[in-house]
Amino acid sequence: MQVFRLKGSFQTLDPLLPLLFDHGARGLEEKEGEVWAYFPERVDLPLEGEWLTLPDEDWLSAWKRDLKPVEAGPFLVLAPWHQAQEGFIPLVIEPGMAFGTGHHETTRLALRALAGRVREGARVLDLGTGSGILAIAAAKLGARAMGVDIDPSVIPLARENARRNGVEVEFLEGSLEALEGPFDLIVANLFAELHQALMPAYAARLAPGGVLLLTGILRSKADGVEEALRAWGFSFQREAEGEWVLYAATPGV
Ligand SMILES: C[S@@+](CC[C@H](N)C(=O)[O-])C[C@H]1O[C@@H](n2cnc3c(N)ncnc32)[C@H](O)[C@@H]1O
Repeated sequence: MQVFRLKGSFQTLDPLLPLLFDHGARGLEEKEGEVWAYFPERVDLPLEGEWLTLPDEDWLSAWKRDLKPVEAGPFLVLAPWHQAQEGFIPLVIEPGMAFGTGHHETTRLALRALAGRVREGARVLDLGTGSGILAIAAAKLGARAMGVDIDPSVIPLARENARRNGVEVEFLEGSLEALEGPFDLIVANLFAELHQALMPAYAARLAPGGVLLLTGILRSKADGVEEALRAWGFSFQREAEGEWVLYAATPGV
């Protein structure tokens, strides 16, 4: 098995990840400051990184063995081969295919923020759904959930994850501008500059008294997001884990 190592994280390398799959990557893994892309053989890649050869037989079993369930509020994120645990709401997500396995701070921040804010029957939009994890979590809390992603390759993966979890979620390719709303809750794990640009579209698609959960925001970029939230008349609370921030905002001061 060949591994292509890139400096960065799923978040910082997000726009490049589809390119790795286009060149034949079979799976991705985030390590300390690096992303490892697994390939059956070396290929020419138009990216900065280095190749590593792993012994063939057990990289997959070692990876599976080392991958632990992840706790986030009332949820436990499990790979399909993990056992559910009493006292948690299970979220079964196939790891390594799309962003959203619970191993990133921003996904955990968003899962914790959803708990207690999703009302039965609420209309919830997960913008930038990736694996579908946040929309699936909202559906498990009783919402009518929709997941949207600009990357068409994640939509079948998200649908398969919803099926695994026994919930109905509508997954669509696209972005916020194409949607009408109103939504009782919008959760978006994207990045600071995009949240700033989308702020008018968020405000226009949120139902009165609705909730906006924004993450994917580095602490160093938080000021710009706060400024945009204030400019659009939101009041907000901030949660943080490590270098990452989430805003829970509601319209009106
Ligand atoms: C950081 S991942 C979040 C995945 C998952 N929601 C989670 O919280 O773990 C961001 C996702 O947003 C998608 N994305 C990026 N820009 C977008 C946009 N303008 N509209 C919709 N989706 C977008 C990417 O394709 C990617 O799947």
